[in-house]
Amino acid sequence: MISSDATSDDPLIRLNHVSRVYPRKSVSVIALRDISLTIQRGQRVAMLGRSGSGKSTLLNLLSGIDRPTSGSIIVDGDDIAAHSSDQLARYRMSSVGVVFQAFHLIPTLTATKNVELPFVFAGTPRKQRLASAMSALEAVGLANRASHRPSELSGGEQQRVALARALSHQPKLLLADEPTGNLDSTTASDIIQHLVDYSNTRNATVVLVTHDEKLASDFATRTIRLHDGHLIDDTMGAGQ
Ligand SMILES: Nc1ncnc2c1ncn2[C@@H]1O[C@H](COP(=O)(O)OP(=O)(O)OP(=O)(O)O)[C@@H](O)[C@H]1O
Repeated sequence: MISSDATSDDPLIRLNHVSRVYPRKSVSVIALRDISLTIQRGQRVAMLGRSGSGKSTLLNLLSGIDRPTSGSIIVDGDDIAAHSSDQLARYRMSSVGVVFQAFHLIPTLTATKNVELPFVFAGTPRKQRLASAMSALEAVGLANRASHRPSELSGGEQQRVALARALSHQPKLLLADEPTGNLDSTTASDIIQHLVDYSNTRNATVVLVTHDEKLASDFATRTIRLHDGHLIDDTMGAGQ
């Protein structure tokens, strides 16, 4: 088992001895075991590992929707593991974007309204949230489909809307959990290219969970592997 602590010029994230145990009456599940890891600003990290190895658990900790059982998670100098619920909500709203395999769009809302939704929750004035939503849709090449509902869009287009929603507040950290799992290979490459472009343009960190080795090597500047909650491999290089 390895503990990765690559020295960094400009770290965004430092995980120090992070574990996550799901307590159960009969037997507790140890989903992550003593993970230490430093991730740079602008780095594109592919996370691989068999089903149940702890990938989603780690993404949930990074996105602030879950907390570690022990250890610290320093993002931009703040230990988010020690944040209050309000602080975590603010962190998620300002610093993180998340995309999933299932696009999680609201079927009754247009593309624009779906992208606007986080701004509605944040209390952003209408004009400003519309402008942000339109510019995010433009960035993923969907300005001309702004008034369409999800059922009127292809799977790849729906994922681009979900991506626009995740990127509309220009987060420094984008987390993608198998975002191309429901897409054909050409459409998947298109989505991956959007992730790469966003990272390059904003010097944003992207962490991508995938089972696809080829996709991982096209995308990543760094590849990490989990096995049974352990970090077992950490390789720099590759990517565009
Ligand atoms: N809420 C929970 N309660 C109990 N155990 C859980 C919970 N969530 C996840 N686990 C367990 O933690 C371990 C890691 O799960 P996780 O979902 O992180 O794996 P994964 O690598 O993302 O898997 P997959 O590739 O199938 O999505 C698994 O053994 C899983 O059963």
